[in-house]
Amino acid sequence: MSSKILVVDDDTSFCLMLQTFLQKKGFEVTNAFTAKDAVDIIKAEKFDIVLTDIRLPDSDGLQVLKTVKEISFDTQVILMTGYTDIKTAVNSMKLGAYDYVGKPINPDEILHTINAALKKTNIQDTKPVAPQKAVATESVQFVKGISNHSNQLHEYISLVAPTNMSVLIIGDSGTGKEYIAHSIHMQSKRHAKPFIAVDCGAIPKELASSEFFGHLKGSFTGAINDKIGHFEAANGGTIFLDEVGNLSYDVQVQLLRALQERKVKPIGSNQEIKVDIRVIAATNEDLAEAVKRGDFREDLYHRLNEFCIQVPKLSERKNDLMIFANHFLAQANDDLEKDVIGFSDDVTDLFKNYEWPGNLREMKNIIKRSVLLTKSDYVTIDVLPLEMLESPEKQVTYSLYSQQDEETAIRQALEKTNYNKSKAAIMLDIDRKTLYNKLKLYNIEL
Ligand SMILES: Nc1ncnc2c1ncn2[C@@H]1O[C@H](COP(=O)(O)OP(=O)(O)OP(=O)(O)O)[C@@H](O)[C@H]1O
Repeated sequence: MSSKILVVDDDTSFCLMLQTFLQKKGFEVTNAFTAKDAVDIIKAEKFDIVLTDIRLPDSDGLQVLKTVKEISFDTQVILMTGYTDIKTAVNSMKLGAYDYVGKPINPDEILHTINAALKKTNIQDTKPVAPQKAVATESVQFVKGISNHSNQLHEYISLVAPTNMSVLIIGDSGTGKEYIAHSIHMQSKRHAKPFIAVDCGAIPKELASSEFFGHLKGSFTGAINDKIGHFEAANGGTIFLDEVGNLSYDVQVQLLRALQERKVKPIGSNQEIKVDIRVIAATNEDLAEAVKRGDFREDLYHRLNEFCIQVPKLSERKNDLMIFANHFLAQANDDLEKDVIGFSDDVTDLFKNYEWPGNLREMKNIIKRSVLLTKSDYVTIDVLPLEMLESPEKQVTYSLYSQQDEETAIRQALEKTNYNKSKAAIMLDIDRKTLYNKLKLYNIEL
């Protein structure tokens, strides 16, 4: 049976183009042009994938995402976004989005993302319902880095890993918190047992007990099979609670009880199951502040925070930056069966000055997209998203107002952008017309 995809975008011709392309690839595709239409369709029919624009005329893609996750938890949602919305896209991952892809959409890239999302859906469909995301440990390649931040990070990981202490990992989205949690698990005595990652932000409140503790068939409407909860699935191993700050107060109470008593009771069962698990939690918000506000239980906070690891932003790991970039390049080459050798000098410069709001995840996505678009041996600046040139630091470096020698600044910007005037104008923080006038003024011929 072909997989079902709902495409939500107010650009009707784009929707039709994508529909035709995906139908040719064997998918069953439905289009919706507003958030309201999308929600009506989702309520009436189950889809494997929902592909939605972030900006919609009557609402936004995040609203569509929330509705999908409430109605059909295992439907995977992919957001389509311009790079100006990259922060929203990054946040969407916390709400349970599978991934986001940058606009303009590249057909091969979207197809690749859809197929990867479908694999995840298929894994979750296995009966009896298995908890999501039991990571295939052998396939994970952990890059360590060489910066001072990395050295300290890895010292902490190797010190805490062999213990049974609970660890709280704090860091911005995409900084590698789950990777760190996994690395702790792999360096512990529990490494041969399961590592179960639970995205607490993506679990609807009503389903949380069943997700964590499991249920028996028939114990509530919709419980069509026995379900093993995450705690039972992680028995003997490690449970990773991602975005733990998003748990509702009621679920926090249940979780604390399970952690203290080391027993869980599936919904509809009279029998308690003993569990032996280590907990690693992650958050990108200030949990101590949430405790002060009364949004997060203090007793649970202390139970989770026996040891705390702060993960730096990618922009603070300058010495690691190109190590990660080369790692993601090798991964993209493997995935896309390409042989791109490296990055041109101006791309390397740009990477070092860019802010990376989505951290490692953003870097991985941008490099993969660039590898796909690259026709030569090296990734050059013209295959990067234009908006990367707009990063504030870049503007400081190249802005004409901060340069003594305006003519040199213009020449450098032109050189760095391969004489692309639009990109050079963005780099210089002036409009194209002003750039043309200045080219005339300084007699710069292209
Ligand atoms: N040390 C590392 N080595 C190689 N790849 C890494 C490393 N850390 C992170 N990554 C890559 O970066 C991506 C983001 O990492 P991860 O999912 O662990 O971040 P996160 O902080 O848990 O994100 P979120 O807060 O959104 O859940 C991963 O897909 C992984 O491929």
